[in-house]
Amino acid sequence: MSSNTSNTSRKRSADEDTTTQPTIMDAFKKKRPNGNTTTTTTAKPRPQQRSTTASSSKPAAAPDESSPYFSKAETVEQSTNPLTATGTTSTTLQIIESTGDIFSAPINTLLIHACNCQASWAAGIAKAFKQNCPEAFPKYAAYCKKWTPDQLFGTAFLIAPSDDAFSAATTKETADGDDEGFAEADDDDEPGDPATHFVGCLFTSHHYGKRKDSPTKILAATKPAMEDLLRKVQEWNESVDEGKRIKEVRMCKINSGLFNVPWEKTRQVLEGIEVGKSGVEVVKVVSLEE
Ligand SMILES: Nc1ncnc2c1ncn2[C@@H]1O[C@H](COP(=O)(O)OP(=O)(O)OC[C@H]2O[C@H](OP(=O)(O)O)[C@H](O)[C@@H]2O)[C@@H](O)[C@H]1O
Repeated sequence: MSSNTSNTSRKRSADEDTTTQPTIMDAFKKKRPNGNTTTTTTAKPRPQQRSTTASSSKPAAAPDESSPYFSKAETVEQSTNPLTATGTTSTTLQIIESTGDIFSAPINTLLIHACNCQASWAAGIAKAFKQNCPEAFPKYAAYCKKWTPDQLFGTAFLIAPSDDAFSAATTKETADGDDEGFAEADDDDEPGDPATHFVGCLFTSHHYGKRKDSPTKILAATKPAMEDLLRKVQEWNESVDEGKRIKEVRMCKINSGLFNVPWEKTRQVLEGIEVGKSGVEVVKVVSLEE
């Protein structure tokens, strides 16, 4: 039986929680969308800290031994989980490269790309995200407008599929005769409807085009932005039922196109990121055939 048919746990959408309106107190706390404080001054109120970030008062959850999303390097079974597919004991992110269409991913896959902080997806793969994940762009644009570029820079935004997309996917799985339902989506590699993909926006440059940040600044923002996204993935997966969890993570060769940063430099940064409690050990980097 599909586990999402009896969803009684707290429901929320990733973008909903992360776009909480700032309060007057936040202006004093100078919070950023990643929950950290900043020393820069701005007239715009700072974002509210999320209650479930690692830096919150909530005690850090111990790894759930029964969950396939947390590291259990000693077990063999986890090698079937795309989040932990290599079965090694590395505590930092593993990058696995392949060629293909990033949007041709199974349902419940998180697709990551690098973004400017100006609410623009006008070119490069961002334009393809706008076309393939039409529900995501307005959420990204609205989110950008709530914060200043300085606040967004070095943070991430996680956009979840709509409840309608989840429902439609569940219905389709059932109609296709998949008794395991949506929750077992990670067991096959069938492409899911792009509406069922999560979108991860890494704010690695303030601007685009000629005003884009230098490679040094973009690389400096990439690590905290990815760490912020991993925290948000963890929070999401801990707060929803099995059927809505992120089960695989894919990205393009972020920063390497219009942002003009050599891919190997970005890859090096990503490979230095601690997996932590996010459960995400493997990121599949999918690029178009040469
Ligand atoms: N359709 C497609 N399918 C698959 N892979 C595709 C693709 N199109 C390009 N790639 C590859 O994807 C990687 C990243 O290359 P990109 O140039 O996209 O991104 P970037 O991270 O360097 O820079 C971000 C800024 O580009 C955007 O456009 P705007 O300024 O907003 O208009 C953002 O919003 C930012 O500002 C490179 O390997 C490209 O070969």
